[in-house]
Amino acid sequence: MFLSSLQSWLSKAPNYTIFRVNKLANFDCNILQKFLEVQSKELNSSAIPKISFVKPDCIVIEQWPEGTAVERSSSEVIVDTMCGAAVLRGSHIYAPGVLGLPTNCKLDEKVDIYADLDGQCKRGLKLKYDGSKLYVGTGQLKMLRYELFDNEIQAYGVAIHMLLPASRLPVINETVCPKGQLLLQNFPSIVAGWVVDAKPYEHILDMCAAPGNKTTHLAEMSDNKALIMALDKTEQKVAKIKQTCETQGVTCVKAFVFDSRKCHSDEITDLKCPPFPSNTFDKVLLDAPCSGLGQRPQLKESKMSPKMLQSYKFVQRKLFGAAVRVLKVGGKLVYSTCTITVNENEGMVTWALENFPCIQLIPAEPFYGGPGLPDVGLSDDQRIMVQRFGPEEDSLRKVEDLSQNTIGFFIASFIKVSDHKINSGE
Ligand SMILES: C[S@@+](CC[C@H](N)C(=O)[O-])C[C@H]1O[C@@H](n2cnc3c(N)ncnc32)[C@H](O)[C@@H]1O
Repeated sequence: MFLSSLQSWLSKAPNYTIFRVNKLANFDCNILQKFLEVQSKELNSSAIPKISFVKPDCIVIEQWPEGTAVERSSSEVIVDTMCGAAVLRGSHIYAPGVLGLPTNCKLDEKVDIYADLDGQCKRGLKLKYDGSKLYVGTGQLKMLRYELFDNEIQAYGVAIHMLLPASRLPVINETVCPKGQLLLQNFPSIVAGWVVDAKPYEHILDMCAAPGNKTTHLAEMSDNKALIMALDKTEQKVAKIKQTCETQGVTCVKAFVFDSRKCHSDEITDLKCPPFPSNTFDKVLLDAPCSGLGQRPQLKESKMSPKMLQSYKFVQRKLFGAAVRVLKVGGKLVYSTCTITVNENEGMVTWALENFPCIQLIPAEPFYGGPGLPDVGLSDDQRIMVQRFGPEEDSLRKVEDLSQNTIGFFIASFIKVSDHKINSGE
C-alpha cells in the first residue's frame, strides 16, 4: 500500500545532478561552467543550468530551463529500461543498452529514444516497436546496426550521444574534469558521509563498502588521515573499492574481502585485518545491503515478492549486531539504506533500540532529509533524529526540494553508551 502510493514519485528522475568534489584534488568549477556553456549553444538555450554548492564537497546542478528543447526525430531507437533510466539521469547511451534501431538510420542522425516498458523488444529489432514505450530523450547516433548487433563481437562504447533527456537534466559525468576530481553521487549518500563526519586519526569501519563511494568520501573529509577498514563480501567488489581509492588519490583505506556479519571476534587481537575484537572502532558505517527500492527513476514496478522484501532485515540485523560489538564505547554507528520500506528503516531503529541497551539514538546531523515516518513505531522525539529522503511532507521538519526530489534513502545514527557485554551476558 505504502509502496504503491510512492509509485508515481519513484517513476520520475530526481530533479538534480549531484557531484561530490574530491577535497584532496584541486577542482576548478569553471570547467563545469564552460562545459555547460558549450552545451547551451548546441541546445540554443540562452541560460545554463544553475550550479551551486551545498558544502565545498557537494555540487548541485539543476535542470535546463523550462522550454529548452531539441527538434524531435522520426527515427525511434528502443533501449531497455535500465538504460532508459540512466538516460533520464543524464547519461549517454552505451551499446549494450540498445535494443531496436531502424535499418535506414545514418551516422550522426538525430534519433528519439524510447524505453521498452514491456520488456518485449527483441535485440536487433528493425521495425517500429509497438509495445508500451516511454520517450526518454533525443540524441545523435554514433554506431550503426552492423556494429551494434554483430553476433560475433560484443559492442561497447557510446552508441548514442545524448543531446537532451526528457528530464531536462544536463548530459554530464565526471569525465568533464581531470580524473579523480569529481564523482557522480546521489545527494543522500553524500549526506550519509557528512553524518559519519570522519576526522583525522579516527579508526573507522565501513562494513559494506563497494564500490567505495562513501569510503572515499570519509577518507577525503579526514584529509586522507583516518584509518579506514573497508569490507565487502566478494573479491570483485573489493577490487572496485581499491580502484575507487586509487582514482580519488585515497591512501588511508585498507580493503578486505570479508563477510561483515562475522567481522567481530574476541578470539583475535589483531586490529590490522578482520575479524576485529570488541570496542575497536571510533566510528562504523553500515550502509546496508537492502531492497534498493529508493532508486529513481524506476521505469518498471519492482517485482520483488513480499517474502523477498521481508528477507533483507535478517542480514541487516546480523550486520548491525556485529557493528555494535566492534564499536568503541562512546563511538558512533551510522546506519543507512537506499530503500523506502519501513522494516528496513524505522523498523530497524526500533529493533536495534530494543535489542541493544548499550546504544542510544542520536540526531543524524547535519539534517537535510525529513523525519522518519509517523505511526510505525518511532516516537516524534525519535522520528526527528533520523533522516528519511522521500516525497513526504511532515511538519516535524520541512525539507528543501533537493531532499524531496532525490532518491529514497534513510539514515540513523547511534552512540554506544556502555559495553555491549554488560547486558548481553557475552
Ligand atoms: C548499498 S551497497 C554499498 C554501497 C557503498 N557503501 C558505497 O557507497 O559505495 C551494499 C554492499 O553490501 C555488500 N554486502 C552485502 N552483504 C554483505 C556482507 N555480509 N558482508 C559485507 N558486505 C556485504 C554488497 O556486496 C554491496 O556492495
